Amino acid sequence: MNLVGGFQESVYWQALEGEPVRLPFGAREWEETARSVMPAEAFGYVAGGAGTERAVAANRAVFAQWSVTPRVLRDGSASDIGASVLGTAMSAPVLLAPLGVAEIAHREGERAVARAAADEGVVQILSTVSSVTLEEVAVAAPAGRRWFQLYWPEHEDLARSFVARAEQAGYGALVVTADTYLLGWRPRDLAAGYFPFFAGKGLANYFSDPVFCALLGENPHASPEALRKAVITWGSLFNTATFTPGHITRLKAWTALPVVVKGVCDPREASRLIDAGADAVIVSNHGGRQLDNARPALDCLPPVVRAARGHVPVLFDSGIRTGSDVYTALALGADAVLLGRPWMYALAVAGQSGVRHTLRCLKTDLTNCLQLTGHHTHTTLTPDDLHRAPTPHAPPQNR
Ligand SMILES: Cc1cc2nc3c(=O)[nH]c(=O)nc-3n(C[C@H](O)[C@H](O)[C@H](O)COP(=O)(O)O)c2cc1C
Ligand SMILES: O=C(O)C(=O)c1ccccc1
Repeated sequence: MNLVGGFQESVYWQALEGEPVRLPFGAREWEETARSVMPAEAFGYVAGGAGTERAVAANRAVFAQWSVTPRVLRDGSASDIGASVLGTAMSAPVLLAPLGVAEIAHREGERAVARAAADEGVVQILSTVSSVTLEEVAVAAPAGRRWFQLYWPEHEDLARSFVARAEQAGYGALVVTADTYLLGWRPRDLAAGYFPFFAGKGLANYFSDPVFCALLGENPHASPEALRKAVITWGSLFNTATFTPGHITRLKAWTALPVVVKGVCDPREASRLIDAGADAVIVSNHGGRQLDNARPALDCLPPVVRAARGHVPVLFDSGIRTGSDVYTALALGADAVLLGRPWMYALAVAGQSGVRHTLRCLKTDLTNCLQLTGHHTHTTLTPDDLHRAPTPHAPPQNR
């Protein structure tokens, strides 16, 4: 076995050849660099969370409660972290989480993310509130694989239009985000008076939609007053007031795509959604952005995995920063994880190449964690690979 291989090796050789990689290698450094290049209010929007931001911190701190035993006996097999979820092949059990309004980080927005994801064989989950239309994203990286995240509008024809457009543009699954039916109390954004959607950002999928435009009666870009009206209309129908397992049954009747529900933390709700036809659930507390003092998402994972009883895949996000975080979530029963804020920071700092670099780092880090604990693939991980420390080892850290 090579001491170092592939991407990791190339980093050292490039430095020796006088062309060192001048990008961060850890999540904390990315975050600090992003803070220095982004407008303060935009950085605050990405980094911030609900209320005291205890849930944001707790999502990270909980990972430090788990540890692994190094192992040394080995048979020299190569490692393989390739995965397939709901019929979508991916180079690693890692997807890019839907984060809206990427133009606040980079001019190219979700297009740059799409190209980086395609380069790395990683699935991009595109937000409903993307800065670039779902069709433009598909055109930007035709070979890429992507899923569409749906904020279910309080307007049936608009919901159906989004679903039809995503199908038409080749998206491979629908991810219904259930936890953002009202906006969390976010003191940073409130203090800055910052909500990019009111400025018309992140609304490309609405402003390009025939059903939405018919509701407006005038082009939202015609005048500042027209934009204001369009934004108010958007706010009034952004998300359905009721959400029941019946919604999932109905959505399944509209589409042949797999339906995933994102933002599930309660195992009983997971069971009901699965019984109604959900093809997968994503355990997530929205990165601590919705409910202050929310239970750390990782602690919600094992109960939801038990509720799913192996019938459907369980995915996880909220706090994933390193290969060992991915390892921990997979060992606790997740089939794959979503990378959230880190890709937005990488996009802000270095565009497409930043996102690609971040993905390469995460994949290599995960592979090394597996190898150093005697695994050649993530599929053999179980809770027995982990130990829970009686008290947290360390204060919350990003790496
Ligand atoms: C700036 C930002 C925008 C987000 N926008 C969306 C969105 O449009 N749709 C969605 O389902 N989740 C959205 N999320 C939540 C993420 O998909 C994910 O659940 C969260 O970022 C995970 O936490 P982490 O970033 O701390 O790992 C957003 C998160 C952030 C930070
Ligand atoms: O900021 C968010 O976390 C988010 O998902 C969102 C999306 C649309 C409107 C408001 C918040």
